[in-house]
Amino acid sequence: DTGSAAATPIDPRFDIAYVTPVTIGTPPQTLQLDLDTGSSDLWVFSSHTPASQVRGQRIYAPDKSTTSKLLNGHTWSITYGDGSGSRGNVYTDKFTIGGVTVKSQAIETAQQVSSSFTTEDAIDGLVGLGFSTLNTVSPNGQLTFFDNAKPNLDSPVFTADLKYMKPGTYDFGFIDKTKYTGEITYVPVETDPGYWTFTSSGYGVGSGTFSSSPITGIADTGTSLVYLPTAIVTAYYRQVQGATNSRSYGGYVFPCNSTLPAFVFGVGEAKFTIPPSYMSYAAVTDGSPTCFGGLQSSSGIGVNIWGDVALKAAFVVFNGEEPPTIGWANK
Ligand SMILES: CC(C)(C)S(=O)(=O)N[C@@H](Cc1ccccc1)C(=O)N[C@@H](Cc1c[nH]c[nH+]1)C(=O)N[C@@H](CC1CCCCC1)C(O)(O)C(F)(F)C(=O)NCCN1CCOCC1
Repeated sequence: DTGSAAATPIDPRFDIAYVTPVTIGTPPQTLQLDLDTGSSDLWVFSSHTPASQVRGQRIYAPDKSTTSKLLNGHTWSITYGDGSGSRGNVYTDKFTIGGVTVKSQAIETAQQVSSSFTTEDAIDGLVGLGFSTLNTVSPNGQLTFFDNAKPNLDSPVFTADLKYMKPGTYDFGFIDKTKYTGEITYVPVETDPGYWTFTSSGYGVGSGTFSSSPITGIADTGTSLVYLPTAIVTAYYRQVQGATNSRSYGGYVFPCNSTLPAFVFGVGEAKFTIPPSYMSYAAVTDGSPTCFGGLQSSSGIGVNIWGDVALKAAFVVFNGEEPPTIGWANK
C-alpha cells in the first residue's frame, strides 16, 4: 500500500494546526483530523459526545457503521501539553487515510472533551502517530494507525511535508522524491517514552555563527511552535528590536514590524533554515501591533519540541523500521 493526504491549515491567518480528511466505517464517514506525532491515541468527536460539547465538528456515529464493533470494557483518557483533554470508550472500525485502509483500527470515541476542543470547530479529533506505548486505552493499549498499516505499506514510513499558510501532504508507505532537494539526513530516534525523539546538531541565529551543540527534542506535528532551551531562545530574541518575554502573553513577543532573523538548526551535517516569516507566529490578538514568536522557551515544558514552525522548513521522514530513525531534507 501507499497513500497520500492533504494537511490543510485550520486557520487562513496563521498555522496553528493542520487537518487531514479521513474516512471511518461503512458507509464511509468523513472527518477532518489532526495528525499528531506527539501522541498515540486516535480519538474522534462522536455520537457519544454530549451535544453541549459539540460546536460544528463532524462526528463519527458507530451505530451508523455496519463494520463498527464496541471494544467491550475499554476506556481512554488523555491530557495534552496545553492542558486540553478528552476521554471516552473505544470501537474498532475500518479507517482510511489517503487510500491506505486499516480494516480494524481502534477508534476512541469521545464521551467528554475539554472546552478548547469544543471551541476549535475545525478539528474533529486526532490521529496519534507517536509510538503505541503512549496509547492511553485501558485495560489493553491499542495500536496506532501507522503501526496497524505498516505491515501492508510498500515501505514502513510516513512523511510530513507541511507548508507555510497553505496545504501540504502526509504520505504513507513511500518517499516522494519530488518533494525534497538534496539528500535526506537520517538520525537515530529514541522511542522511550514514545515520542519521535532525536538530537539536533546545533543552531544559528540569522547569519551568525552556527553553535554545534546537541539539542534533544521531539518532532511533533501536533505542536504549532518550536520550544527550545532558554539560552537558545534568548540568543535569538537578543537580535529582535523590542522583543520581551511577556508574562501576560506567556512568551516572547515583539513589535510586528520588527525585523526578524532566520533561525538555523542542524540535523547531522545538514542545516535547515526557518525563514523570518515563520518566526513571527501571529499577532497576540487580532489587529494588535504585538506579535507572538514562533520560537519559545521549553523550560516550562520539560522537553524540547520541534513543532510545525520547524517541520514546515523541511521534508521529514518518520521511518518505522527497526530501529526507527527520522530523516530531514531541504525542499
Ligand atoms: C496556539 C498556540 C498558542 C500556538 S498553542 O500552543 O495553543 N497551539 C496548540 C495546538 C492547537 C491547535 C489547534 C487549536 C488549539 C491549539 C499546541 O501547540 N499545543 C501543544 C502545546 C504544548 C505541548 N507541550 C506543551 N504545550 C500540545 O499540547 N500539542 C499536543 C497536540 C495538540 C493538543 C491540542 C489540540 C491540537 C493538538 C501534542 O500531542 O503534540 C503534545 F505532544 F504536545 C502532547 O501534549 N502529547 C501528549 C502526550 N501524552 C503523554 C502521556 O501519554 C498520552 C500522551
